Amino acid sequence: MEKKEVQHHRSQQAMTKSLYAIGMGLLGKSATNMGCVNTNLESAGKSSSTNYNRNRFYNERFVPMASGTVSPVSGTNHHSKHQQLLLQQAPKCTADLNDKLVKINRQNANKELSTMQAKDVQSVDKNEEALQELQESIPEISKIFDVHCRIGSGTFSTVLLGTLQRERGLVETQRRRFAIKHHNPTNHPERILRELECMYRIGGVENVIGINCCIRYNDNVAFVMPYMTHDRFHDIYRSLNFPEIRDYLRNLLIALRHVHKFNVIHRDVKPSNILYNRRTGKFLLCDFGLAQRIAEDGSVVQSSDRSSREVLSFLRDLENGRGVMLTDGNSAQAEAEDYMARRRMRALGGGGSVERAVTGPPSIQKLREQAGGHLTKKDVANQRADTMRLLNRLRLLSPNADPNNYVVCTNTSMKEMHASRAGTPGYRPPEVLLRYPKQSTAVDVWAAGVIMLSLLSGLHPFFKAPHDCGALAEIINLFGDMPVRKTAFLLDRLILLAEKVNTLDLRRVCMRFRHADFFLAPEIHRKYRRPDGTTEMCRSCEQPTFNCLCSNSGHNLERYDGLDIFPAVAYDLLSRLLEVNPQKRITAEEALKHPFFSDQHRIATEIPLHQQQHIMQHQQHIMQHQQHLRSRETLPSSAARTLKAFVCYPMEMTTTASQAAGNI
Ligand SMILES: Nc1ncnc2c1ncn2[C@@H]1O[C@H](COP(=O)(O)OP(=O)(O)OP(=O)(O)O)[C@@H](O)[C@H]1O
Repeated sequence: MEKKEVQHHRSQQAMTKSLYAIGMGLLGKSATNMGCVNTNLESAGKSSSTNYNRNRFYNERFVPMASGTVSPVSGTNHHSKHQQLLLQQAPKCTADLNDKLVKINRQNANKELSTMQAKDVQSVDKNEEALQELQESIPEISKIFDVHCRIGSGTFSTVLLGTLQRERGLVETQRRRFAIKHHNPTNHPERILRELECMYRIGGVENVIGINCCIRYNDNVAFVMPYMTHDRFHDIYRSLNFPEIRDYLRNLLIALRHVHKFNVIHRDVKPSNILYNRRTGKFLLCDFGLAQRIAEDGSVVQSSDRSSREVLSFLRDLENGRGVMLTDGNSAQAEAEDYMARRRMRALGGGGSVERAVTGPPSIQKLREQAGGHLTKKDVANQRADTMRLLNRLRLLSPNADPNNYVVCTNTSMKEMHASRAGTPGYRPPEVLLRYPKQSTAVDVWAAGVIMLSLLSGLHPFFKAPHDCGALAEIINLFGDMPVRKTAFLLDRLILLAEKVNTLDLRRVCMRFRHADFFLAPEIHRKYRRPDGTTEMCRSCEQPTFNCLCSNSGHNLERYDGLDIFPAVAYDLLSRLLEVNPQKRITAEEALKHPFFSDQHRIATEIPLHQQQHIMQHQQHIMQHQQHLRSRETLPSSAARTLKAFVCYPMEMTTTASQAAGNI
């Protein structure tokens, strides 16, 4: 597209957005304006507006709760009918009211329009700024590449899209595209070297991003990598279907298995460092800025520890590799061909899936019908309160906790607790939060578990504490205090905890968030209501007892059979990835052998999950029995004392066991 055309297109888009905003403004704000006429109208208008805003908030924030119940549109229709009724009741003030409405709506729409325009200008500015900065700091770049726009930016860099000037003659879709990562000049050179080394030595295969070339000019460095069109996790995580989630996790574990073979911890595994294209199914793990190499004794190899000879040899390797550089890069055409090849493979019965999330099997539809029905204002308020209670329970941090002093070292011979904390809040594992210095590749496996938790629960980010003490509290609130205390003990740590916290059942927690509309359906709540109108609550998880989320709950539970789209093995893998004890946590290689990734099992949505779990336990029992016949890596005795060992399932056994258990 010509530059003028692009601008035209952009301004058209802005216009459309603005018009949409005006429309929304007219719908959304009118209720508020009704309020200034008289007291009667005021209270009616207010309650109507509160109701509308509540529904809107409710629908936006907790989509699953509202699906099939109150739609924003129906809320608005109801609302405008209500307005009309009020207008008929007060004919005298109608003219005044209309004038006022029009005026205030115009003001509101103008405000929204100018905010949007300001945002648009801001993003154009940022784009221009990034392009200019790259060209000024590394002039070489503009001799080799046409740099088009900024595609992302993080704390340490700005990433821009570039195409080779020598390919200008090609059709636009055939030109190879590159992501140019311009490091902030304030980045420590060691960090840049470490990232470069990881990408160069490890990357380019097994779902790990590779590097085409590195350009340095004074204190500015840019990496050139193949560009990959990808989807924002935030936009897709709730709508990925089961095969897509399985593919996503399999790809992530393949990447981690590969990285870990080099004794390297990535340390920053999180959705924004994963490039995933839902259409083509392509997957790349990127951003090795925090990666660490682990020595034989488990200590971290600092770049400065390495002899200059080693660094020199790496740089020489890099120099020798020059000839093979710049051969990669995806063109739009290559991506389209990939997509077509994948479609063909699917048509022949192989490969993953790109279909959008299905509404669910008939059993779910039936449950949905049962759960549906009209929600009163009180129902909505109750549902919100229920969800807020659960979120508060998961995020609770005792007011007495001291964020700077919540863990102590029990080994008096060690004076200080020097442990790496590198990583992103919400993805740090217990051993990091417990300041354990000998960290391993298990750090990345935990982060993969947190991603799986978001995918299964439909809640992202799942953990969001602002500091490490809060993050450990969130882990305790989900997994209970005992597993964390035990792990702390094994790692020579003591955590200062005043209260006992029950372990929650991962499957029910995930289902509670993903299928909130069922768990909160008024019909179900009415079914369990006591004669005095109250509902019995579980003291531990603070949910109604029929929705209790505690593991080994003794309450009479509503089972929601046939509702879950994930098989029991999914939660088994989840619990192994999120094993609190790092020495007992599954490795990426072991995880890839887990039955979750075997195509032998079916999603048995028609079969009650407690039965699926029962069958799985039966399968595990048979496999554990067989386990004696096989040798496997022994866990440190301290870990083995408290936790069960993970069993790798051979394929043929899974089939035999499932046949024995009724072919699930
Ligand atoms: N090869 C690529 N193809 C397409 N987009 C990319 C590529 N590499 C990076 N990006 C985009 O740029 C963003 C920032 O990249 P990256 O995570 O490497 O930078 P960072 O400064 O280390 O970020 P952070 O501070 O979040 O860790 C990514 O989230 C992604 O959206």
